Amino acid sequence: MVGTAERTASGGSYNCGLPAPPISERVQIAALASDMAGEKKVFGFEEVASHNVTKDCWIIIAGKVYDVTPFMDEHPGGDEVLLAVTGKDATNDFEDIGHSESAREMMDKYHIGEIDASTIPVKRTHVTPQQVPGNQDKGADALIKILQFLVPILILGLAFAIRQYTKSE
Ligand code: HEM
Repeated sequence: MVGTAERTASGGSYNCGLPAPPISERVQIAALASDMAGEKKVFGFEEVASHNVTKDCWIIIAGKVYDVTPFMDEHPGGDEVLLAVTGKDATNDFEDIGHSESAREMMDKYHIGEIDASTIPVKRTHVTPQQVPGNQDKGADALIKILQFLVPILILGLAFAIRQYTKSE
């Protein structure tokens, strides 16, 4: 799905008789047009996440949706990193790099809308499975305690027996 302005631009129906501009320019025109109209689209997370290939790549940074497709080849950090952050909130990844001011200014070109925050899946936190107190564990514990007590006694007994045996000889 694309924004209204983008739909018009990417539809190929340029009725002025001129050939359509390259896709990167079309995205910029679309972004500009929707900016001017003051209407940025609100996208659902699933929709944004579905644009996850080199030729169609959308990312989410700080609640905003960026179509970085025309930027894939130009990104100094490479296209793999951009692809790797599709389908998630890339804010931390973006900030961790420490992008420059000029990088941040560049972002406006690719801004196509906002993300509907309520559609972002909640982060799953790892919950350590509760240990169910089972009889098996209790039994193992008891056996270890018994062995801890018995083994030294057995060793002592054995030593004593050997001593008695060698003495009597
Ligand atoms: C629209 C979004 C983005 C734009 C416009 C952008 C732009 C840039 C620019 C201009 C640079 C050169 C260094 C600088 O000026 O800071 C850069 C480097 C880099 N970017 Fe991005 N970037 C974007 C998103 C991301 C994301 C989401 C990641 C994910 C981790 C990322 C990872 C990197 C990496 C690894 C470098 C190389 C840093 C280095 O070699 O020092 N970028 N980016």
